[in-house]
Amino acid sequence: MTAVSSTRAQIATARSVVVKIGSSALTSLETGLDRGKLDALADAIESRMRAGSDVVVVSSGAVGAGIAPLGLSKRPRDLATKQAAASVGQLALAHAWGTSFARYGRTVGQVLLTADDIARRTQYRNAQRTLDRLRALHAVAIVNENDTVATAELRFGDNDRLAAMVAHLVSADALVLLSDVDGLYDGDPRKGGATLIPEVTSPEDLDGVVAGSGGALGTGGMASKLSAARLAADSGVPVLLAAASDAAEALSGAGVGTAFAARPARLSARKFWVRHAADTQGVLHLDAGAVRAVVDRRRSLLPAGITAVTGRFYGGDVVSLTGPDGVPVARGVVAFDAAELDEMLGRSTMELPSELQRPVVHADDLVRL
Ligand SMILES: Nc1ncnc2c1ncn2[C@@H]1O[C@H](COP(=O)(O)OP(=O)(O)O)[C@@H](O)[C@H]1O
Ligand SMILES: N[C@@H](CCC(=O)OP(=O)(O)O)C(=O)O
Repeated sequence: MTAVSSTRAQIATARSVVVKIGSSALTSLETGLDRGKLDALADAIESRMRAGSDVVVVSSGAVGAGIAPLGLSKRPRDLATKQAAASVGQLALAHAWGTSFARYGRTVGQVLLTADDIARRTQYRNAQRTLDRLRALHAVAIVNENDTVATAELRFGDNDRLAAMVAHLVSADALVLLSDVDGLYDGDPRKGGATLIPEVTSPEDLDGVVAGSGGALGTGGMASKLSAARLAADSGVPVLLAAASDAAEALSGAGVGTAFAARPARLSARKFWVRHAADTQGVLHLDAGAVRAVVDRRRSLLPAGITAVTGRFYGGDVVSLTGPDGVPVARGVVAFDAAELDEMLGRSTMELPSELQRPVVHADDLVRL
């Protein structure tokens, strides 16, 4: 089997799939939510579920669905109007998904997340439990960013990134991004002369590719899809980027669009969280020997190699590890409070009282950057 077909085969047979649907595939400026398109997507998702897969839906479209009912003529630019449109549109969106899946006797549950929710371990675990229980109860989770309370500073940025995060949250085996474009082109297809890239197996496949902005309703355009696809694929989840109008084929044979091959070694959900989702609460400054131990030899971090500590953090928080030049080299879950570490810096483990004789960051909780 070639690399090309093996990625598509992995996506076609994935046991657990996150399907992200962009605003442009569900809504239009003039008429709002397109129920016909939404029904066709629900048909494709239901048939994948009947074939034995678990599916979590990340649905954009709240802002898009709120524009027409509020009498607005274009996608709002200011935060307050966007949030007002999202509050109107999210209600319509969730209701439409509920009605559409009810045709199959399938129940849906709405899950609205902010970036802050998944930056904190307890909330991350809560979201994980909710999604897991919905799956166990055979309901479809319809996830979106909680736009009405997300502030400019605390946003996922776009739902492509949210979908990549959710794929890890639910330990999905594949991520399918459905949009109004049928895949990744080497340039903006609206400008003409662009060629479809069927497969991305290495960073070189992206040399010279220009990922442009989106349509009137989309948020991040192709640039955000590309960065989310790479985020997921680099941490072990294969990705298919396809047109929502091809959803039936995308979710059965995965024979359309652009497939992104996953790096073979999958990052665990915990390490993914440490690396991409968690907020860091402080910094551990390492000497050159400690950098070598942690980065090259993949060892746990011991107090002897720490020269200074900044920030107020507690055991269990995520901290950044920097080298002597101040450049971050890793992130990890620290085992001690900042105040405890102050007393331990530079001391060999054997000199410390027995209750402090453990790594400051265990290798299992450490992610190299
Ligand atoms: N290199 C590219 N390949 C494919 N599409 C591109 C590219 N550059 C820009 N685009 C545009 O990105 C759009 C999709 O992004 P966006 O509107 O944000 O979609 P969504 O609402 O699905 O998130 C497409 O309609 C396409 O015109
Ligand atoms: N949360 C927003 C969508 C944000 C977003 O990323 O949109 P899109 O680029 O269409 O996937 C909404 O529901 O309108």
